[in-house]
Amino acid sequence: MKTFDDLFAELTERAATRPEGSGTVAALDSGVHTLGKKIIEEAGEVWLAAEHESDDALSEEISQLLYWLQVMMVKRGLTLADVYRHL
Ligand SMILES: N=c1c2ncn([C@@H]3O[C@H](COP(=O)(O)OP(=O)(O)OP(=O)(O)O)[C@@H](O)[C@H]3O)c2ncn1[C@@H]1O[C@H](COP(=O)(O)O)[C@@H](O)[C@H]1O
Repeated sequence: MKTFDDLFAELTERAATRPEGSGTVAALDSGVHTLGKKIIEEAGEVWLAAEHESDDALSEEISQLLYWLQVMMVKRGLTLADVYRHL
């Protein structure tokens, strides 16, 4: 099973190697403003799923929110340590 740290390493590698067809590369190229809007959208989907959907559907929405937060971290050049030190 992939962990939060595993995904972050994968996205960091995508940003460095920019493989053809990577959605992450396209997302990074879309810019901070677009990424911010995507995070708001995904957060809203988490809220709605928590109110109205199954545990599995909620889990999927949360995973997508975590993905988009990580894309924003990579875009801004943050490391996991930058975030973890605030936990
Ligand atoms: N975990 C994810 C992940 N979670 C969410 N997403 C993206 O976020 C979107 C969220 O889906 P929604 O249903 O909310 O949105 P949608 O309407 O289908 O899509 P949009 O039209 O809004 O783009 C998905 O369509 C994906 O584009 C992800 N994209 C990639 N990953 C993982 O990231 C890694 C790198 O992926 P690539 O860069 O594509 O190789 C791989 O391990 C992937 O599994």
